[in-house]
Amino acid sequence: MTTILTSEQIAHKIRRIAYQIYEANIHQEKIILAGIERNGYIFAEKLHEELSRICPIPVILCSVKVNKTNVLAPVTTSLPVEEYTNQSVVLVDDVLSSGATLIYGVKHFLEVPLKQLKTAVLVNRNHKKFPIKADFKGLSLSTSLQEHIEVSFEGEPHAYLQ
Ligand SMILES: O=P(O)(O)OC[C@H]1O[C@H](OP(=O)(O)OP(=O)(O)O)[C@H](O)[C@@H]1O
Repeated sequence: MTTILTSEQIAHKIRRIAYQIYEANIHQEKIILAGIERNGYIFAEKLHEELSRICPIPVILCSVKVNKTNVLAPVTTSLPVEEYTNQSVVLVDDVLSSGATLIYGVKHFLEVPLKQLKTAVLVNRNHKKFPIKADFKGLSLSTSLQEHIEVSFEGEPHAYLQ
């Protein structure tokens, strides 16, 4: 098991991504921060905390459920659709690997008109099978397919490769 991000590095990435999100939304009235369950939502909570400190624009947290074993199953969100229609949305996950989870999450949000849709991930891998990229990323990493990346936000947050 190799640590790829320490808790201090994760805190730094969160701060940087929060500033990038703020900058990309500077003219928006509201930001919807939609985190994919489970770890993507925890990451979104941490971005929300940081954004609340630096950004005067209201930031609304939303949790998103994508069925990762059956991406065609309906995606659900904690916010009713009217709350994010015509808004600026940032879809957040912890790891981007094949891209399946993120692209099906994006697909869900594209079913209504939006002002803007951006994506953010903490760790970006190099095994994409879908045409999706993250607009904001903490760490980009070349890994072999056999390697697995895990992010843990419990206790001292860290990301590791095994
Ligand atoms: O780009 P993809 O290939 O779709 O992979 C990315 C997804 O994989 C991980 O979830 P995991 O499958 O480990 O499930 P988890 O929600 O139990 O962490 C991670 O949290 C992402 O959501």
